[in-house]
Amino acid sequence: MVVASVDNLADERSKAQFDVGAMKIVWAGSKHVFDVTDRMARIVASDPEFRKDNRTTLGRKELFKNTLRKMAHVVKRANELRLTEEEASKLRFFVDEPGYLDLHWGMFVPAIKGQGTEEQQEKWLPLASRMEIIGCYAQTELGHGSNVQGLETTATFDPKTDEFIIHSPSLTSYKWWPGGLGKVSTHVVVYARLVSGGQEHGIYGFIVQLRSLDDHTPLPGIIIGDIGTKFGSGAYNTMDNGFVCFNRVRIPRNHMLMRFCQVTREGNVCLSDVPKQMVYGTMVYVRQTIVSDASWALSRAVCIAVRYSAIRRQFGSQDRGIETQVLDYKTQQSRLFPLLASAYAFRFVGEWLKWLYADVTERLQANDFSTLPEAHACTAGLKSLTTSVTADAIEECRKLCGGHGYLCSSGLPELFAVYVPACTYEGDNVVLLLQVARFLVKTVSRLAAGKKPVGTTTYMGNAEHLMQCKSSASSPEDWLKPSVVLEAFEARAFRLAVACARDISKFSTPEAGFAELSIDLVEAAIAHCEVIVVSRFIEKVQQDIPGDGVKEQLQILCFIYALHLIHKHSGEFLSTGCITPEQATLANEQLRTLYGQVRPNAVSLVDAFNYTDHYLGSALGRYDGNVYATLYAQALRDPLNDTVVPDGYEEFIRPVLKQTMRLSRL
Ligand SMILES: CCCCCCCC/C=C\CCCCCCCCCCCCCCCC(=O)SCCNC(=O)CCNC(=O)[C@H](O)C(C)(C)COP(=O)(O)OP(=O)(O)OC[C@H]1O[C@@H](n2cnc3c(N)ncnc32)[C@H](O)[C@@H]1OP(=O)(O)O
Ligand SMILES: Cc1cc2nc3c(=O)[nH]c(=O)nc-3n(C[C@H](O)[C@H](O)[C@H](O)COP(=O)(O)OP(=O)(O)OC[C@H]3O[C@@H](n4cnc5c(N)ncnc54)[C@H](O)[C@@H]3O)c2cc1C
Repeated sequence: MVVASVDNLADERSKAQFDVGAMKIVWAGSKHVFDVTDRMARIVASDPEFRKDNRTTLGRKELFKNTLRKMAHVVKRANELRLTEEEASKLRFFVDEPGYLDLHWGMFVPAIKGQGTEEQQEKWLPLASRMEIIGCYAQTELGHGSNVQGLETTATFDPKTDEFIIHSPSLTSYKWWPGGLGKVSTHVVVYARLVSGGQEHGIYGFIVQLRSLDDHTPLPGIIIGDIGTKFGSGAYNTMDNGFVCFNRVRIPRNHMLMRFCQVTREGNVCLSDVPKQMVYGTMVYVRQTIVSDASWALSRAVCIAVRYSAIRRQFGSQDRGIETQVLDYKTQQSRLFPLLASAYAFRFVGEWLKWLYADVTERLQANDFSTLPEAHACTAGLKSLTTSVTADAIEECRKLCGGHGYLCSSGLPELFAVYVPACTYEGDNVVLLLQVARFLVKTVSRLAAGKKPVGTTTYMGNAEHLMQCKSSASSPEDWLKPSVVLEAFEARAFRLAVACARDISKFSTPEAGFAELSIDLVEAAIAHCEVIVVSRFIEKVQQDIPGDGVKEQLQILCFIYALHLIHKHSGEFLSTGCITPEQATLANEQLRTLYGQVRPNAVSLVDAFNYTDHYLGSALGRYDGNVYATLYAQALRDPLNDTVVPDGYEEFIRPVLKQTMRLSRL
């Protein structure tokens, strides 16, 4: 049965004022990436092995085994189709469930590439690429995650045997959380305190074999398992996040990743002439990928909420006629369109961050470490900002879909459950913002010493102007001027950073000031990250963008992104004196106008994400808009509807009814 609602989306698509095909290319990044992505998404969607509509009804063991089957199928298809790395990772992406392949390819391999010597790479990378071994990344412990320098696991060099002894000295030192560790990985990069000659030398990575390559049993001295069921049904429970305890496990000396620090046969520790933070390199790499992933998760939730809001009708009719599409309500628009704009903003900043990461990697290879602090601040800050916004946005999209958003068949509960840990893994978001703040305070104090800021802090070089400027906006239209918008964002961020730096200096030590002012520091860090996102978006829409009306739509979204932030943080913009209350009102007025301009294009703007119904996994977000019939069909497929009279009737319903009947007769 196809109901009238389907016409709504066709109507919506006919109203689009831009070339959706051209926007799809802009979203993908290039025609080549679009083609690869589109092809891989379709391969996954049409393969019954990748079915996922039963995921929330499976128990933990079935769910995990189901994921093992899918991951094996990914590897099989990648080999059969002779996929390139780019194609294989897209194929795996559209399978859309966390699995050990992510940690193997996303962290184990990069850790060896980044921290292994050439010799070590030659030994381990072919084994890993052919998947003759499966690896994971074990940094976090039961007692310590954020504080990497506080890790307790030891790697003690024994010069008698030329081995390291990997040991977990306490319960709190058990590795705890690594994905793929619990049940699958044969090998791991373990982060441990290097001890040689009775002295500690800091935290480094060591490759340890965990399980037999013959029968998968743990090797002697290794106690290993899964850490237990996690938040939400389905969701991250497809992954075997694990624990491991090492009881004096011996590994050859050359299993220490020795690119930045070598331990000789005699046990001498030789540090390379590079910053010690290079050991944190894998985290920088992964944080950068997490920013790109944020735009995928956010756009997916927004796609569901926009399409459903165009289908859903409530109130507004006289005489029981046709009701109003909820997408027409200004309140719905004011909650949804900033999220749509944020999805585009995060997509563009994610692309830029990829470029920044490639640039810093090239420099590091040439022994130029000058941009490392900025790369760390950008990846940490943007990881934090984009994942926090996305997690909140998925929940907002659920609310925007009313009651049906709470059904698993909407796709939103599982998306939320699988996404929220992104605010924690790869660095807790607050801890990471404090790293950005540290970088900003340093930048401000260097300004005072006459040092010119570079990269994303270049704007701070305009210090005198930014401290004094008053916004020139005197009409709603003025808020469509990139220079007016940027100045407000830069002035707010700079004034917040300067205030923090000034206030810290009033404390007895910088550490005491930093600790006491950490709430303000986090706000300053967010403001700086928002400068980065807004300025990258503005830069993007100032480029030549092919396709009828595409640039105009992106401009509208860019200003929605910026102006909704001015509204959200109006307290900061006003208290720092960057804008006046009247100017804030003008910005809001412009925002309302922009919502009206997005409205006819909203459905086409989410079509431009080019998501298959398989990937969306949502009755509410279907491309054809056939929402109600799908909800009904999926309800009928629920295991509870397998029988008309439920299991348990005889035991638990009939006795209650009888008892009630007896009571009513009394
Ligand atoms: C056969 C063919 C088959 C083919 C099939 C193919 C299929 C393909 C399949 C898949 C492809 C998949 C690709 C996947 C892509 C990726 C996916 C990834 C999946 C993600 C899943 C989730 C994984 C999660 C993993 C984890 O969580 S790992 C653990 C992460 N842990 C943390 O993040 C801990 C956070 N804490 C810290 O980082 C640090 O402790 C700290 C908070 C930064 C503090 O550091 P420290 O104690 O050193 O203190 P400070 O004194 O504050 O800092 C000292 C100075 O160091 C600077 N600093 C700090 N960090 C860094 C850094 N990272 N880089 C550079 N500099 C850094 C800091 O700024 C200080 O500098 P200073 O100048 O001020 O002194
Ligand atoms: C799904 C998932 C997958 C993971 N996968 C892996 C993996 O593959 N490998 C791996 O090694 N780890 C993994 N982890 C662990 C993850 O990296 C850590 O949980 C994360 O780094 C946060 O550390 P924590 O748990 O110690 O949090 P904590 O640091 O204990 O945080 C608790 C609270 O304290 C606050 N806090 C902590 N320090 C400060 C501070 N200095 N100032 C202010 N507030 C502070 C935090 O903001 C937070 O609110 C995974 C975690 C999850 C949830």
